[in-house]
Amino acid sequence: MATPEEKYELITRRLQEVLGGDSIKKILAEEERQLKCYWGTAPTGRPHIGYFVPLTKIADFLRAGVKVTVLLADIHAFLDNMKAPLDLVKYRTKYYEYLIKTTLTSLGIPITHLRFVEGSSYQLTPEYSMDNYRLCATVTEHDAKKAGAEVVKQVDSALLSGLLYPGLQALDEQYLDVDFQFGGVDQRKIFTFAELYLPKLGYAKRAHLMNAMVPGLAGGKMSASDPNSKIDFLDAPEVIRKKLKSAFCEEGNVEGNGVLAFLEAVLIPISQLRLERDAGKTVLEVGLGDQRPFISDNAPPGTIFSVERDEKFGGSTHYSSYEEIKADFEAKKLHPKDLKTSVADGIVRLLEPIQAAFKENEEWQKIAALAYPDPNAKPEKKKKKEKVYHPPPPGKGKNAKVPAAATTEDAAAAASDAKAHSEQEGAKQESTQETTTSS
Ligand SMILES: N[C@@H](Cc1ccc(O)cc1)C(=O)O
Repeated sequence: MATPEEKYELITRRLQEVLGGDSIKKILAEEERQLKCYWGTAPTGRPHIGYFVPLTKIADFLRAGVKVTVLLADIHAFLDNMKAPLDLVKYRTKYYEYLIKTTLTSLGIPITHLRFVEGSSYQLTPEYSMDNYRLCATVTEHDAKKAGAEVVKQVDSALLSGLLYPGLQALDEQYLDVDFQFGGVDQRKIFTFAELYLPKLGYAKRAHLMNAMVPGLAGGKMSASDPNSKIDFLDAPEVIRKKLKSAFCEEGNVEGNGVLAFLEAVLIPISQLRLERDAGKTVLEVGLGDQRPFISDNAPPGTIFSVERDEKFGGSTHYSSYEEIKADFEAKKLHPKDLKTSVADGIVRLLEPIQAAFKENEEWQKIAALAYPDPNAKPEKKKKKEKVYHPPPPGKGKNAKVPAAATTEDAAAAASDAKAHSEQEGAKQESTQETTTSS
């Protein structure tokens, strides 16, 4: 059995930041009860392989005996500028659930030890709603805006829903009954917001654990708008290899190198989890699969990553730490092409069991099609809009040829009709302008 110190080390290793670590240490030391945490994800776009980072951390938590809840934050996905429209959100939630469960299983992490909760299952209760209103009467607009700045999509005419988002995330800590919340360091402002405001409602302040963000393959942030910078869980092997080929990875340059960053953040930790399992160093019996995807069969013990290379190019190199790989790359002993090939191989092998599960699961495939309808699919043909003809103003169009209006009253009526019409048009134009600038 691991000591409280060992458990704390396992829980916090490889994280970028920990807030409130002492409260975690205290619970571990007292050993009166199990630690409880949650990780939330809003089912918006299709998840990319950066998700391996939180998922491998979840493995650490479970191994340290922490009770883990995964929150599928469906209402948040809608609140964030309707990234998931209401008619799609239930499918996306299901898609995320399939994907997360399959990925964890493929890593050998038993999902029986995890609790999955959908946000809407408790966020619509009277108690939660009332707490939301209490929070709204406590939080300033300024603080709500600031808290969401790195998570909620920032637009010109910001919607009220985006201001509610951080408050609801804070309340989730109370309603999911946890000791700490885990998330990317992009959640930091929401986390500190929760630390400030939960006590004002009479609830406990929670600890917060944050992992670093994985940069995209193009260097910089993994961007949703640049499909080449990130790899989808269901990308075919040839697509993965192509994306890696075009990744930014300059010989000898370890700065802004998305390939090295991915290796460090994902492949190495997964390899390490497997090695630890093999060495019997687990608290919880994590039954990782038997394959060792990034290590050659003939590699010496202790190898964490193999770069396979033809004998004529110097043969394979077997590394026992990320630092060695980085040093070799910097010293130009490891060529970008070899690094890219071995990382691509690693990703392909990592995704193999997940893609196989998708191919076997018709229900999941149906959900995927409903959750992410093809944006290029031709919309059903719309009926032609009937044209509405308005009478031209007096003196214009064919009226011009008609001599003076029969009566002055007629003329006045026609004139005021025309005015009303042109005012309406003006108003319409203004409102379209408004929607274009805000979107
Ligand atoms: N804010 C998280 C999602 C989330 C939503 C609600 C929570 O309680 C926790 C996390 C994200 O950016 O994906």
